[in-house]
Amino acid sequence: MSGLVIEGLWKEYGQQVVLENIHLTIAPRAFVALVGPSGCGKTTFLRMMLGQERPTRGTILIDGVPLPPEPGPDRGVVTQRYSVFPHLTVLQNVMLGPELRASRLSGRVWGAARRGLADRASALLAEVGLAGAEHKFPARLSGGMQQRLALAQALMMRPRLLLLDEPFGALDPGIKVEIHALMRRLWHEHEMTVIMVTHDMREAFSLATRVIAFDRRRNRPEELERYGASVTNDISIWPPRVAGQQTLYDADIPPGRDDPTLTGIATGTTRAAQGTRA
Ligand SMILES: Nc1ncnc2c1ncn2[C@@H]1O[C@H](COP(=O)(O)OP(=O)(O)OP(=O)(O)O)[C@@H](O)[C@H]1O
Repeated sequence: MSGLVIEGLWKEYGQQVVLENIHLTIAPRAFVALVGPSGCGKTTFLRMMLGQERPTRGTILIDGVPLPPEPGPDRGVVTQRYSVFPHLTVLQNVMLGPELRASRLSGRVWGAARRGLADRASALLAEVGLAGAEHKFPARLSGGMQQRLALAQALMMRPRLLLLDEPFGALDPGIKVEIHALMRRLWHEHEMTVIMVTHDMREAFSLATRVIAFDRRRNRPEELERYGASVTNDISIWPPRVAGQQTLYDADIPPGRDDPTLTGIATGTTRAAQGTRA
């Protein structure tokens, strides 16, 4: 479970300013959906939270402590593709993280410790709906099942912060509804804060406690490199969703519903709110 405080965060690549002066306070157990046009820096932001990229300026505090500069087991990640290892079985994929961690300290995991790990991995696989698939290879799983596996793999490390980069972007709409229900349950049941990048507004509004939009305030061609994106919308979902307290309101938005808020965010026409809410 982790609260984040992001202060004066900038990211530049050479002459190109990607993110500009981001200030955010994210409450422990929040589920933040991060939206914005292609190329505005959403993945770059996630990579900084993960420790794969360093900010050019600014600070990121996790539970009041500066974020370690390298990826660690307290932060899990699931991407749209390639989150799982194709040459390992489903069970081996889920056991790999803790095994690698243990092997760095004490050699391979054997005996009772290994059985304990296998039991925990199997329980997690059952939780994500993959009981019975333990000995299959990922290539034999559907796209939805592979993403369930990727979630189990990330959760096995008991992350305080789970970072999702368009994890369900490649899935069919019917499969998405099922995996959204799973994602919602996992968020309720595991003590973690979630930040999810998505292009799907319905997904953002049906899962998140808060939807944050990044965009550039200056978009003329000659300004593209000089100014980065910052927070342009910050919307807390109402009525609030509370981790651990599932309600009827948590049900999925039925496909096809036209909600003016969704199109407003996509086109940047909703009222901008300032960004330090829970
Ligand atoms: N390692 C890098 N070196 C140089 N430029 C980079 C690097 N990583 C990202 N960028 C640039 O930073 C900008 C933001 O990229 P990023 O992938 O974060 O955007 P995004 O909002 O996630 O886009 P999309 O929605 O299309 O995935 C892009 O212009 C990209 O070319």
